[in-house]
Amino acid sequence: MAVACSSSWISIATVSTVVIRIPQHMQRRIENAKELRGKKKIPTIRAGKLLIQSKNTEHNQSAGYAFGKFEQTTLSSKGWKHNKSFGDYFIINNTKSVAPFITERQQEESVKEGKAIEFGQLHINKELVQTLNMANITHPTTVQLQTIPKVLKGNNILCAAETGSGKTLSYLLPIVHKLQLDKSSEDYIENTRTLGCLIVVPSRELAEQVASVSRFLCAPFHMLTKTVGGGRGIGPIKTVFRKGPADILVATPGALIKALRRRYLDLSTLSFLVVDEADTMFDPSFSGMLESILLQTNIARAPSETKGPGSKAQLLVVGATFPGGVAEVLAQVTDLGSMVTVKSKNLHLLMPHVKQTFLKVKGCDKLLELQQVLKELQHETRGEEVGAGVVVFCNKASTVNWLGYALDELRVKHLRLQGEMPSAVRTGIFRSFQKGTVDLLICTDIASRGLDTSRVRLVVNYDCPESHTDYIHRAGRVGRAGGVEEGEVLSFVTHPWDVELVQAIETSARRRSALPGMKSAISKPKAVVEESQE
Ligand SMILES: Nc1ncnc2c1ncn2[C@@H]1O[C@H](COP(=O)(O)OP(=O)(O)OP(=O)(O)O)[C@@H](O)[C@H]1O
Repeated sequence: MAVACSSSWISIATVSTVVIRIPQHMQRRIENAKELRGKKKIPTIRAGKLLIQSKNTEHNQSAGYAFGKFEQTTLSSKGWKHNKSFGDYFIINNTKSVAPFITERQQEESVKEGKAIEFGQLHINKELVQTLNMANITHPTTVQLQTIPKVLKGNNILCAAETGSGKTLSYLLPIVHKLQLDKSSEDYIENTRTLGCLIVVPSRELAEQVASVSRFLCAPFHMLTKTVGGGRGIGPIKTVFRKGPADILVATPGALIKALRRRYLDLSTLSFLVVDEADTMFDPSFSGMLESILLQTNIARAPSETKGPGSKAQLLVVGATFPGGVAEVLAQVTDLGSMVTVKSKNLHLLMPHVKQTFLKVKGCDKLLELQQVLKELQHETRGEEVGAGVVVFCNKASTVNWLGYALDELRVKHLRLQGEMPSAVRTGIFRSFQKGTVDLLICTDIASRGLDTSRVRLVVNYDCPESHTDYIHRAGRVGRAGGVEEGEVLSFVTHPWDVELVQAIETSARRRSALPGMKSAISKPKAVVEESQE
């Protein structure tokens, strides 16, 4: 091989070609390196649908290809810490049209053929089943199939299943069933209502939501559901308890602790204690209060202790993500070995039925992008009565306010929900969004936990979430059981510190593995683990 070199300052007449000779062994090394580089380029495209669709088509990946555990992945978001990457994007396409928590037997064909399991087959009170049917809920989801029989048996339960999979009914149905059984038993003394079930949730909005499901289920049995939430001083809390106990109380931890300190209620009569949205409840901001609530409850150590005179409470811990430390707190109040774990196969995986787009965009362009997306969605859903709901998540209350003012200027109708709002203003906002009075909700993560957003078609992460857990919960506001189909998530990626999270999400999508750092700590105790069958 010869390399010719010329310099302009040498006059043409005097030019003699300079020849550089490369030794043969070096030539061989260059050839080898080229060959190796070619081999490392993994063919990730096959016939069929794309799983990852990237601006740079070289990074596309077919749905039929999955990276191995130790195989190095090529990432579309690899260079996203660099300023040059603005405008870049990649899409994780949905590979399924039906959510994995809708059992095969629940799907249309099975229903038509009469093969689908119905709620009636789970030995639940007939009136309860009829009430559900009135709401067009006829066939249990996977988590309901797994959990209901175990709660009926009297087990303490850790229930870990994806967002929107119907966890609320999976604990409320058997609880209402058992409470109404107690009320109809011979031992029951009329007009002696005692608190039978306490459900602890992290926000007032969620308390209202769970309570409304409970009221709906309890209606045929004349059972009373009450809620108690904080933010409005002790007066409203006192009022809740003044007229005597409810059968089911849904409470936020702060308000509940205040009520317990003033002895407005007694947890010794409880038959059920439910901790919903476990990841937030075991978070340091709530865990102290939760520990105190758990310690004041007589929790059963075996199903036999939940029956007969002097019976103790069944403990149900429910969530879509589980942080570390759950086992340590629970070990103080119950025998972890006696807890049954219902764990969904898809726990901590990205939702395969929801399209998720990541766009690298400058901070100053985010508003324009959002406006564009809203316009497109409005155009697509024109004339449709449902499915135009959009939730936009920001990381801070101040961003929610700023974005709200900007949208006001653009005459875009919306609602705002953030934790720093005075409670009087906050009341009813989420419900009016749920009802469809307004289609756009701008909020912080307080709306990402547990709130049922069945009419939402699009979630926008205006700010990239700060953790994988937040991403899973935010994205989980679409693709819910009984909700709008073809839900989508759009995330704006702006800062270099957002990129690591995006790369982790992209890697787990390409590998089809759980998000890193989210291995559920619930497997630590010697619990009976039963993976749901799908
Ligand atoms: N068997 C069912 N068939 C149809 N729809 C259902 C069924 N079970 C629950 N749903 C509906 O699914 C939606 C989501 O249920 P739910 O809020 O209980 O989910 P979740 O698992 O608690 O979600 P998250 O993790 O976000 O709290 C609700 O609108 C509920 O009415």
